[in-house]
Amino acid sequence: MTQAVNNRTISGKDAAENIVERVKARTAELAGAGIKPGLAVIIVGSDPASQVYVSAKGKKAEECGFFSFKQQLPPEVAEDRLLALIEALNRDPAIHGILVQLPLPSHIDAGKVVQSIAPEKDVDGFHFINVGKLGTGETRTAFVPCTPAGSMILIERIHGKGLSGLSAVVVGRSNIVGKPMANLLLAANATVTIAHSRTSNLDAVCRQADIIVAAVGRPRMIRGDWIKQGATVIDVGINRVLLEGGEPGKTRLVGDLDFGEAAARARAITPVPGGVGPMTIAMLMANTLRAACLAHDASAPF
Ligand SMILES: NC(=O)C1=CN([C@@H]2O[C@H](COP(=O)(O)OP(=O)(O)OC[C@H]3O[C@@H](n4cnc5c(N)ncnc54)[C@H](OP(=O)(O)O)[C@@H]3O)[C@@H](O)[C@H]2O)C=CC1
Ligand SMILES: Nc1nc(=O)c2c([nH]1)NC[C@@H]1CN(c3ccc(C(=O)N[C@@H](CCC(=O)O)C(=O)O)cc3)C=[N+]21
Repeated sequence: MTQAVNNRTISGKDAAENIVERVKARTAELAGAGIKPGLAVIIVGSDPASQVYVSAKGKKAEECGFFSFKQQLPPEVAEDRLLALIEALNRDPAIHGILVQLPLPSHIDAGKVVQSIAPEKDVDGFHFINVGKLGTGETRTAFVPCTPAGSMILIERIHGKGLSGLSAVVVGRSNIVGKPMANLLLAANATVTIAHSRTSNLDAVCRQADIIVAAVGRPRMIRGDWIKQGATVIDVGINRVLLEGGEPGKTRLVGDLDFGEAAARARAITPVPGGVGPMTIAMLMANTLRAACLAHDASAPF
């Protein structure tokens, strides 16, 4: 990797470890008061990527000292069965955070499932109540979706708190990344543009950004020369591509940018893997800890 890449890479791994250490420390203190945060993760079907993420979440929860509950359901599970399981978890005092891994099979109404999670246990931050709180700046009690929350921490590592006078472009407008990301950037006083598949002259839009968050899911979609010299780049994209010149069929993960091209112009950039991904897991731990603290009227470090 070129020198520029080495000293401008924003390590999500390091930042995530820092968050997890603080979660562990607070969890240990809570244990003294007989409080044990509980995280329930439900996965339907056996999508390989989802399996990777769900096992990473369960392992990290145990590492933090949480009660970690995982429910693997068959792909043909009835929607009512899933809703009944969530209802039981909503009522279970040992569970403080509930996450239903997306995507869900098409016979299940994902919106209905996500909205059936009690807002105070919605550690994904997808419930209308939490989306509304984030949208209206009520961030004290809102659960913020993990990927945008983690991306914001990486941005703060470069720019500190407060982005007044900076222009930010979020490419992608999903409910789990793009839109909440834009809300967080706005709350930090950046001037925010949300780009998507209908945006004209996307390259020109990107070139005016001091901060770019790419959340599209298309490998190397954002070219290096779209990056303003000295911009901060957060690459949320996760794309599995064939390894060039590798063994046939061998794949690797890349983001939405060509890392080398972008890193040559960026002031700082997150790698894929090792950037936003670990932060997503760490912020899920932080949200679960906060849910447990809120449930027991205890102070939370985040
Ligand atoms: N690292 C992590 O922790 C996480 C990573 N991800 C990754 O982030 C990526 C985005 O996922 P997600 O947020 O669910 O997004 P979605 O797949 O739901 O949506 C993709 C977004 O990109 C936009 N888009 C598609 N093509 C273009 C284009 N040519 N130009 C501009 N915008 C375009 C779409 O626009 P439109 O709205 O008009 O269709 C849409 O808003 C994926 O690779 C996903 O794997 C997701 C979650 C967590
Ligand atoms: N209800 C719900 N909440 C989510 O937060 C959610 C979801 N569903 N569905 C899928 C996306 C995707 N997502 C990731 C989590 C961790 C990594 C991660 O740890 N990535 C590692 C690499 C992991 C690997 O080796 O594949 C990295 O980027 O370094 C990536 C992506 C959470 N998501």
